[in-house]
Amino acid sequence: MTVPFRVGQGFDVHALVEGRPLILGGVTIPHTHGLKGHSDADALLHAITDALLGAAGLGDIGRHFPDTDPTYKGADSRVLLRAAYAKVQESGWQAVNVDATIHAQAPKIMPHAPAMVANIASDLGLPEDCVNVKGKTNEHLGYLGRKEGIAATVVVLLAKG
Ligand SMILES: Nc1ccn([C@@H]2O[C@H](COP(=O)(O)O)[C@@H](O)[C@H]2O)c(=O)n1
Ligand SMILES: C[C@@]1(CO)OP(=O)(O)OP(=O)(O)OC[C@H]1O
Repeated sequence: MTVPFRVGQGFDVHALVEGRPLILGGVTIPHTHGLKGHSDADALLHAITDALLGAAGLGDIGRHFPDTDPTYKGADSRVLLRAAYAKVQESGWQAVNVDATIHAQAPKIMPHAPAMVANIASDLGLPEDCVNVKGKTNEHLGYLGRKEGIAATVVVLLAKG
């Protein structure tokens, strides 16, 4: 049976360190710490990329953009997102909507959410009302609550064609 819809979920987390910019959803957010990674460490865009690839049955971000490949050192995760989505589209799927949560004890996410939504909608060719970004603290619990990192969780829906 051919089903015309697919759901995908994504998760990513990166450590917060001094001396790095904090980039989420392609937006540079003023903060004391930034995210550590091989690329620009944009946990939100990585989780979206994984959700899209997962829904299409195309594996994960590390399979397509290995963190052992110097090509991706310092990479702009918007470039990776667009490249991954091109592969998803080539396999016959289109994104319908994206819903994301950034898990960050600090800083406040919501003031920056509209700019993130604009970037993601542009990269996926979606209307902005089909992309949603939310912020949550971790109520001071665990590694996220201690501000040791920032995580993102995402669900996407794909439609055939
Ligand atoms: N990093 C964050 C965390 C939260 N928000 C906003 O605050 C609301 C309440 O968060 P709780 O974790 O206390 O439930 C949340 O709904 C967001 O609107 C934020 O902007 N940035
Ligand atoms: C994006 C890639 C590639 O530069 O590296 P990181 O920035 O470390 O991010 P991660 O979410 O750990 O995994 C995907 C990697 O392959």
